[in-house]
Amino acid sequence: MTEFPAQPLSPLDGRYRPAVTALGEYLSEAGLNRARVQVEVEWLVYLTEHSMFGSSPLTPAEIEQLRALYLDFGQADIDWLAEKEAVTRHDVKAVEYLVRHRLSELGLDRIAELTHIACTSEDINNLSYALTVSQAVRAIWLPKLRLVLDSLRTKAVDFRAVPMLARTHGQPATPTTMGRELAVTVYRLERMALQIEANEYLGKFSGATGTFAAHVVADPDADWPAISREFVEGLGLDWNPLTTQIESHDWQAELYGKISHANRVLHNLATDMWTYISIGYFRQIPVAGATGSSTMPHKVNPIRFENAEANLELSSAILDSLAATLVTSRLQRDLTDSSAQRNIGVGFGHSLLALDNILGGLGQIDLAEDVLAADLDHNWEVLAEAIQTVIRAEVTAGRSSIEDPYALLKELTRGKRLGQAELVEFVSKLDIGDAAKQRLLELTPATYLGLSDDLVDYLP
Ligand SMILES: O=C(O)C[C@H](Nc1ncnc2c1ncn2[C@@H]1O[C@H](COP(=O)(O)O)[C@@H](O)[C@H]1O)C(=O)O
Repeated sequence: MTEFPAQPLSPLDGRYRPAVTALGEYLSEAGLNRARVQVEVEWLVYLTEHSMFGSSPLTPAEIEQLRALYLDFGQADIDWLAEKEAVTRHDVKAVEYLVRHRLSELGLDRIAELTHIACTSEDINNLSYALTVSQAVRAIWLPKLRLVLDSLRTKAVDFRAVPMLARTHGQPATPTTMGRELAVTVYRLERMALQIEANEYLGKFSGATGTFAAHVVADPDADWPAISREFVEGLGLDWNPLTTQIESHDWQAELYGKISHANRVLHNLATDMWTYISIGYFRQIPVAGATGSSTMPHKVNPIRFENAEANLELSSAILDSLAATLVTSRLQRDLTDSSAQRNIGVGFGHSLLALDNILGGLGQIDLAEDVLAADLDHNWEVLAEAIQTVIRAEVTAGRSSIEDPYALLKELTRGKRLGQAELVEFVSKLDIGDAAKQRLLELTPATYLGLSDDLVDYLP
């Protein structure tokens, strides 16, 4: 028997790879290492620019060559780091050696000892995670969410006036429009997108236990908190002055909580779309050459929305776990956060995959207006609410003396199917003002829509 070839265990690295590849630039181990190199290099640039510890500024050409280490970071560097870590057994130490190696190549050995000076691994790691996660959110996840929102918004506007029976508790209820229902989801997700965009990305840079101890003993005259702040903010991050060895990870808990919340709204969308398809409100556009069931040839299955549902659940499980566990660390640190954070990309990957599938699913459906209209026409009893409310208004205005209008309509409609003829007969006999009666006689389930169409204008 031949040896089975080594395989990726995660479907994100297998069948779904094309949908999530873009995240790898930021949330893979190599992406993290590139960011670590960036932080180490920028710390060297900062120290020399400010002539710290008696150093002198590098020339622009030297800075450019040094920065090329992370700007041109590639497979050779990935391999170099893997080999070095096999020896150091410490991933950040391996990065430090890579930077020192580059300094040596550039003839800059005189500043070699400034590499990683006064830093603990977490000083490099926390800034690297803040950089890579913020980039993944801004460059990959949010733009994909925006594509879903664009597609949903188009449908919300296109279908804003298409009447649809509502189903509270799964039972026929006061009608709405398909567009308005989709607009509810767009409105929710737009708010969340803004909150996710506004998330803070905090960084600490204060040494082994967050006290600047090594810094102060090496240079007692420097204003280390100010230097730390300038360095962290220079990377485009928010400075955290008060931490243990590790950045406290509250920004991560906040961000993952928001993404997980958005996942759940998207999950609600996926299951509602599945249900609308199941009751015939949306027709699926068959994909040429594709098969629904392996044995039932007639079928077109809503697999895009089903895939999204599963992956949103997985994403939220991972992101919720990260949000819950990252905010605790025993005493000044334990290494559990380091292990947990290696899965950030998995959490984002399942969500990105789900967004991709929702986008695909939305692109493969047509609204079956005839089915929606027929459903409304089979459920005239939903006008009971309209009738009892109008009678109560008429009683209050002194134009009717009907007692307990609600009970009257309940007697007529509860648990029953009523047709147009029965309702017209009932309304015709009502003791109410002529204008109100006319309004009710003209009402149909398809026109009992309130302000559904207009409400779509509240979309941001
Ligand atoms: O600046 C420091 O390093 C401070 C030091 N703590 C550490 N801080 C950050 N990383 C550390 C720490 N210890 C180990 N490692 C390295 O973490 C890696 C763990 O590997 P894995 O279990 O695969 O996630 C693996 O690469 C480990 O070598 C402390 O003692 O306070």
